[in-house]
Amino acid sequence: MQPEMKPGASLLELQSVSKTYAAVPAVQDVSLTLHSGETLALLGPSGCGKSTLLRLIAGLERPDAGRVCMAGQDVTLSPPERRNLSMVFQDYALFPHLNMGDNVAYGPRMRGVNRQAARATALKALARVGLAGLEGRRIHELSGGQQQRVALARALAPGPSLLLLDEPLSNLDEQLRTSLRRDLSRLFAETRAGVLLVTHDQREALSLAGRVALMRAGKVVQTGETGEVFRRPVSAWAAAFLGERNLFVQPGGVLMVPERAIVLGKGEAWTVLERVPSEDGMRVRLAHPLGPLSVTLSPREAALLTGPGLQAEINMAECLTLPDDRDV
Ligand SMILES: Nc1ncnc2c1ncn2[C@@H]1O[C@H](COP(=O)(O)OP(=O)(O)OP(=O)(O)O)[C@@H](O)[C@H]1O
Repeated sequence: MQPEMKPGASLLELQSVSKTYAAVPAVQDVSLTLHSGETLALLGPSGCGKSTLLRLIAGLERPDAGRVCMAGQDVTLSPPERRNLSMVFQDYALFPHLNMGDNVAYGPRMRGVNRQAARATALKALARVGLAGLEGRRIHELSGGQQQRVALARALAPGPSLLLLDEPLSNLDEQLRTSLRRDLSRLFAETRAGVLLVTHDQREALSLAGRVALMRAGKVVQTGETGEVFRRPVSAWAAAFLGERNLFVQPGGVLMVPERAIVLGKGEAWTVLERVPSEDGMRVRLAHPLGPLSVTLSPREAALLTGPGLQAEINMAECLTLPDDRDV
């Protein structure tokens, strides 16, 4: 029996959840909500508690304190199979002795669906991830990217209301990651399930998630709409983690100068200290009075950089002053 959805209830609600291993407080007082059809990225550095939080939601671990609710029902003590969710593990955790089709049919079979219907469901799920016609393949005959897709198809096949993904693209090379990111984005848009995605990769969060929860040392330090979190980090630590390069310590806090605040071709010319080619053009560092100022140039802007200096002006209205919490 799956829990009935209470009208107006969130798909998932964490209420002050904590989990400590020996002396390590892996998750501390975390509260979060997720709605159907929404994708939330749990973003944070290695060891901050992302996987532990996912395992608490999946029911693979029990919290020391707090509650996990799904569809308005308390599932804190319910086993994983009572939670109507699917999880894709970092290493995919496919069954090596089963072929692709049987891997994907496994979930529906466990739910009591007959063999024929489970097979039909599996074929449909494999088609959704672009693997139609390959169901007879053995797991060891698949590439990393194909294994990732099978794991995804297996998670989708039972039609879960919640999909949990732990670093889904981390074992793949850069090129494959980019193309799979696109596929995931399409799949997430198609599904009515809520998606919770664990990642330490800012680009993954930006391209896949509508909302982000930023974690640090077991705690959620910021949640919000993805663009908003990246535009307005709550602190210098958050800004640095989200990729901001221009953070200058000043008497009242840390001044964040985002790329959008740097106007090229206006004001004084600052000496170029360093030029580093990057995937999106070139990154230069300027000898600015605030400190070394990092600026990303498009290929065209980079081509115009012929002299020893670059004219740049900072639009202070686009800058933020943030509390410095980087050493706490
Ligand atoms: N079973 C366990 N026993 C003891 N300590 C654990 C256990 N699982 C996790 N931890 C510790 O809890 C903290 C959080 O770990 P967790 O794996 O949740 O972090 P993470 O953010 O997912 O990291 P990563 O991105 O590296 O996977 C770490 O300090 C880790 O060493």
